[in-house]
Amino acid sequence: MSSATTDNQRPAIATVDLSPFFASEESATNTAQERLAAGSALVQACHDLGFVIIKGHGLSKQEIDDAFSWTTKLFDLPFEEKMKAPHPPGNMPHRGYSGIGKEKVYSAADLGEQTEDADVAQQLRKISDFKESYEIGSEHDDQQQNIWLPDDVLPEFRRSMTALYERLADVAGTILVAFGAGLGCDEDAQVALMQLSSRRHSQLRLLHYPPITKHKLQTEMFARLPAHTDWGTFTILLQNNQGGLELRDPHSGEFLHAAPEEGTLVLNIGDMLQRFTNDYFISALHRVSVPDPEAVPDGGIAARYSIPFFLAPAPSHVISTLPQFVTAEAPAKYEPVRFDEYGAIVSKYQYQQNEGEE
Ligand SMILES: O=C(O)CCC(=O)C(=O)O
Ligand SMILES: [Fe+2]
Repeated sequence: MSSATTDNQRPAIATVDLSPFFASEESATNTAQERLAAGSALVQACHDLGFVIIKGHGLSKQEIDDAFSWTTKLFDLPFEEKMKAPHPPGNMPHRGYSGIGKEKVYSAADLGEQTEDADVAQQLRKISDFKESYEIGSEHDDQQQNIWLPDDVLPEFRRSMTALYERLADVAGTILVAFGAGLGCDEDAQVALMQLSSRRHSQLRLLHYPPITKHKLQTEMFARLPAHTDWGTFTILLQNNQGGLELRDPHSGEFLHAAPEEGTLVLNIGDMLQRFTNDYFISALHRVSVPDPEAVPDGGIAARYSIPFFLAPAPSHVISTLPQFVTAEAPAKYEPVRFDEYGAIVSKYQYQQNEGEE
């Protein structure tokens, strides 16, 4: 498994402290200068790698602990209970519970005698993700309705997750303000930037990657989450102390480990912000890897829990590149695109891939 390195002057993932944007009014000792410095560091990190570790994001330890405690309680439920809020077939609405890749875990023997790399790669693509997830949107979303468990299955879950959605939407909104400061947006650019965020159309996901024994790792094929980009504006993610999240350094092509750091968020740029900035920001390819079995302790690998929040524009919003990023040296790379049309193409492709696995 690759890990973050600082060799060859390539930075490991930068940590940026955004507290100048989150400090409460009364205690605000921060100056415009401090905001500018923090916003600029954020912008630089998203230019370098498209990934950044955020501290000073305003979420308390208690809030983060509570979010994971609900996530654990949810996935600890028996499968039949979780299936009382099933994700419907297809990708709309993208809400509710999806089980572990229908246990479509392929054993090494399934790969047969094939030795050609291409054949093996083809087979590996058939390995489904060993994870379960629960998708949540805004209660005010006019296009997709939430799918909740009956309240007696997990009392207070709905209320807590609705509050978490709203809280993370606040945090993401403030981070967008920090981007505006760092990019030096004029009034028009600021308006366009803020339109990349729709409080009603973003998405919260709870994720559980179950533990895997060393023996299973040695004898079967597992994937946790294959490499992909996120297609919204940006994603902020909480992760427990079990690593595995990796992003591809676009300069070296190597995957770097986004090692968990208590109390921090991981932020990654999505395709919309990449288009908005004409590739000045990178929508980095990322994945959750399974380590080499031989490097795993006898106890196997522990469960990973993560909580991404995908900030997104309204479905009908048309995303155009900001003029300040189009120059003679950097001609426009992207046509304006409607967010729901873009999403339909990307998610259809993902869905077909899944169907192909059946
Ligand atoms: O579990 C993780 O850390 C990654 C999740 C992710 O990339 C996604 O859900 O898009
Ligand atoms: Fe992702």
